Amino acid sequence: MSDKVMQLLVHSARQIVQVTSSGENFLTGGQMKNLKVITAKPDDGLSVVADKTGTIVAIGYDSEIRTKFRNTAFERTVDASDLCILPGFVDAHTHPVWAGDRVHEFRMKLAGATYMSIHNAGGGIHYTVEHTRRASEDELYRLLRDRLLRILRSGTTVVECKSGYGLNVETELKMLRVLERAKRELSSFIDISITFCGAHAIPKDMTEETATREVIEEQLPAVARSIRLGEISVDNIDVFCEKGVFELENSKKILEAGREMGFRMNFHADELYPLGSAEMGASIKAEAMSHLEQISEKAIQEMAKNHCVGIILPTTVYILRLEPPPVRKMIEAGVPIALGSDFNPNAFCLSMPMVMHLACMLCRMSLEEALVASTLNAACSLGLSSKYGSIEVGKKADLVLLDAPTWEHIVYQFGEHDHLIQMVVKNGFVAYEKTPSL
Ligand SMILES: N=CN[C@@H](CCC(=O)O)C(=O)O
Ligand SMILES: [Zn+2]
Repeated sequence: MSDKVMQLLVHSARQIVQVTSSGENFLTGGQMKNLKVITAKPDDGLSVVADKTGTIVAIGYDSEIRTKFRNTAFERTVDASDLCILPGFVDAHTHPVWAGDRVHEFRMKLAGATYMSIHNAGGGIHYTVEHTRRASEDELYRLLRDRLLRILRSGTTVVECKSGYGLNVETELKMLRVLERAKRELSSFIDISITFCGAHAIPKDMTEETATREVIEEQLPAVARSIRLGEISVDNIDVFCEKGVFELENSKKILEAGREMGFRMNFHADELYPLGSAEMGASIKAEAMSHLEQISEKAIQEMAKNHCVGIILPTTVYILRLEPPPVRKMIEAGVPIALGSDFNPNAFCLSMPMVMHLACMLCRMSLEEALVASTLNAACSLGLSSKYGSIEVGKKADLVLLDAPTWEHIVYQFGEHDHLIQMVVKNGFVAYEKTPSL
């Protein structure tokens, strides 16, 4: 007779990469190298137990767990012999709701066009806006669902998702409703942090001033109404703060209007031109900023002081052949660094293992730093690190089971995540299980 029922027992693993075991919400500087990893003994593997709410209640050697839970029944038992267990990855920056690909622009960039020359000629974000405005809500949902399930299969269990291909009330709300539907219908696969990014570009027929007014006076009130009606939920506000797009003063106004509605400020800063976006973001105590290729020394110090998370997007550095952001300097200064895939029609990458590899190669991050940035610190950028981002008692059981001798293989074997990832557990339930291949 068992006196208790638990949801999940995963046993016999080779390694458990906890990331941290002391409850920090984020790691900085030298702490990012001190990854907490438990390794099995020759005759004793490792286990994780989750209760019926999907919360981790025990982590340890199989022998200890067997004794402790001898009178407990498990709804699901997973034999993780020869596997390593990592926390589910957290992708801190994506644009996953859109119709129409931009493969033709990839060709143009290979021939020498720049991101901004395409954007200013009416392509780039504008091209995607045209297609997204025309797409039905169901079509956008179908596209999003497929992308999110592919994101899950590459090990991500929490993802930040932006609107921003509407640039008007109607289509921004359509995108937010599509995201809300995914948040509700796919919650047993992936958690979504929703970002309103109505200020992603200046619509073709507007000036920066009129576009700013439209975001503050029309889009944000419409978002507020829709939230009140229970149709959508929004966690973060974003602006593409860039020379020739929304510049400092208007970005600040939009971010502050979002803050008044209770959103976290999490925006695109200093990507292509050293505008001083990150200094501005630090001055208004933004929670997180992305890109930062052109960040100033002063902003690095200010971000470190505020514990503002710097979200690095190596796929964009790669695809646009940008000078990488000064990540080593930022880590040394104490900025909490996170990683995101930046999945969008310009940077078509859904996989955090690929992102970690690129972060190591292009931004000179270590393996440990890349993993911390893709788990705990990415969760922190979304205000979610008390629940996600590490394997600790009290956190949600979001786990990636890897068929590899050690965890580092998920970064080292570039593009092999489909082969390596055997299972993804979301909130204590098996959300993805690899089927045996030939
Ligand atoms: N830089 C602005 N936004 C996106 C790109 C969006 C797009 O090109 O569609 C980014 O983060 O890279
Ligand atoms: Zn982006």
